[in-house]
Amino acid sequence: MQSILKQAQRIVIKIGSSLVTNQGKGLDHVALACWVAQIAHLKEMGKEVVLVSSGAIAEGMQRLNWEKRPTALYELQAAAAVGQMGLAQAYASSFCQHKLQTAQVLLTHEDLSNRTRYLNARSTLTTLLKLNIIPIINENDTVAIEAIRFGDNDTLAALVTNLIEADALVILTDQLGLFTSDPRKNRDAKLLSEVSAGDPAIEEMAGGIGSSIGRGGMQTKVMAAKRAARSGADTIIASGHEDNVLVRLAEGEPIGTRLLAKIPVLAARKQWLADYLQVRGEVTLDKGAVKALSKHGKSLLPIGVTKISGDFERGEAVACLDPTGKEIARGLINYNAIETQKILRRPSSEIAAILGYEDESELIHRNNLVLL
Ligand SMILES: Nc1ncnc2c1ncn2[C@@H]1O[C@H](COP(=O)(O)OP(=O)(O)O)[C@@H](O)[C@H]1O
Ligand SMILES: N[C@@H](CCC(=O)OP(=O)(O)O)C(=O)O
Repeated sequence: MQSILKQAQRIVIKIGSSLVTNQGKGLDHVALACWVAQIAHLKEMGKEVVLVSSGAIAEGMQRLNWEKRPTALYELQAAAAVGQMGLAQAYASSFCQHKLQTAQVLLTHEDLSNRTRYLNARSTLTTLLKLNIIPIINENDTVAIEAIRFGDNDTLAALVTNLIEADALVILTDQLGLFTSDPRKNRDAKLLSEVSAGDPAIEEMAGGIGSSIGRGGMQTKVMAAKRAARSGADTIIASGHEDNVLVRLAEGEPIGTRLLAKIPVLAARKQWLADYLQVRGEVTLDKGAVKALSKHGKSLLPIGVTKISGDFERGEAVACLDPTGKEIARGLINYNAIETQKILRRPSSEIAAILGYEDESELIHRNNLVLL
């Protein structure tokens, strides 16, 4: 049996609407403080945590004195805009009790499929983690309606897991985990302790694809686990009401359902890079850079690049050629073609002076690079 959270270093935790709200009315501040205390404990254990939390609409409805959840999308969006203030505030003050700082990050699915925004979101989040800050993420409901319509922050949490190459995704909800069928409807439903993420049988148990969805339910959680597995992350679905659930999971206790990925994080990412990315340009490396990449597993720095071709954007894939023109690697480049042309053969310490800003000191980070 695997103790996913004990081994995991970087963790995405998703807290669903079903948990964070006080019977649909505003936020459950007491429950929220419990999860915050547990996350503070995980931080003390040396883990990096990103929190994806729902609850903006529920809090917004309370602030607006709306008794009934509106059906019009624009009203839900307005409620989310009002409530997000309270949600961010509640987390900020609760984490402050543990001397931890928070950051609000609002994302849409499109932000994470657009290459440039993807890299921007990635560097923001990894920088926040380096600064020891807890990012609190929610869907940007003002511009996106997927989460509101489907009640689904699970997908967003999985996309964030892929984005920051987290080792594990924890989805806290109002059930003990994934059951063989919906326990609200079937009293004989059995809790599953360990399954393989992406197993079609579990998609069936969660309601099957195409079933009518008012709320995300388990189906979006199972699909989120499948998506998280693509970047090698294991998923745990567990009850947020379980006493000290996050700390006990991190201590290795088997709680809830484990949905296992088959491949390690880095291997999964490299597979994805090699298989799916269309190459938009080429960078030619000098001998030293070829050696740094292929022998020492280093990142590519601008100083090792002698020429470029193609019109690529930040975040697109480029081929890395050796001095004879043979492709030795490919990866996601941190600067567009015009910028790369300006900084090639130059030390990274000069990037800011040349461009007027510095996105990253590497041209291609080794995690975004696959050797051929
Ligand atoms: N196989 C299943 N196992 C557990 N819960 C299920 C299953 N199929 C459907 N569900 C339903 O999914 C609900 C949790 O989803 P949801 O209400 O969207 O939670 P959240 O707000 O935490 O995302 C449960 O309360 C349960 O009724
Ligand atoms: N983003 C919205 C709704 C998202 C949502 O309900 O998702 P989920 O917690 O997966 O059911 C909010 O904060 O209210």
